[in-house]
Amino acid sequence: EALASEKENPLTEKGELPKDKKVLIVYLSRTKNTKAVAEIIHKKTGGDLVALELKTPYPADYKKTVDQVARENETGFLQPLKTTIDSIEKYDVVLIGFPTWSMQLPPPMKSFLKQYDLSGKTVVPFNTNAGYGVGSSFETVKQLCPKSKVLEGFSTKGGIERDGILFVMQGDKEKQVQIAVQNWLNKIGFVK
Ligand SMILES: Cc1cc2nc3c(=O)[nH]c(=O)nc-3n(C[C@H](O)[C@H](O)[C@H](O)COP(=O)(O)O)c2cc1C
Repeated sequence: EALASEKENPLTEKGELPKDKKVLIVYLSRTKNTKAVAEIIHKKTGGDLVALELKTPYPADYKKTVDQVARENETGFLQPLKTTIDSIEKYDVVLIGFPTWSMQLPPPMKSFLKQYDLSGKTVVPFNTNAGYGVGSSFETVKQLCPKSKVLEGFSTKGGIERDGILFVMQGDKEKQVQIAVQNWLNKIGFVK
């Protein structure tokens, strides 16, 4: 079975990420859980690591942020990004990390995927959430990257800001996520 999936995935032809593949990791993170997962992934894949930021950041207040996100989801309005990626063409693999927001892909990541053309590239989503899962976010990534090869994503429980639980990626949880990330990367072909 491992062999069958290796054949389907061009990245695994040699059982490792070919050295000439250029990797970009773009992540959105408010309370740094997704950032911590991005850093764990980055240690294993290398490449460029970029935080996705808006020109006008969301409010510090959680409730105000939830309300703003709800409005943006309703209207489809996408805030302009502060982050710019220098020549996206040069990357073969783009990993995109984000929290679940209102059971959806957060508007800034929708903005990123609409702004940058990832056609022909391998796209790999990863996520943290408060325990309710990825919602529609991975599906939306596929919809917004119709000409990309979207690989199986990774998701783990992060904080619960609503209940005042912010950063959790430390101690045993951090170790557990390091192992889970390694297993997932092996499964999708990023073996080093
Ligand atoms: C505006 C907003 C909406 C959220 N909506 C959800 C949700 O629908 N489901 C869920 O499981 N977690 C939800 N969360 C919790 C985050 O997904 C979770 O805390 C995540 O780990 C935060 O990642 P970060 O530390 O990288 O910002 C929401 C958080 C925010 C700020």
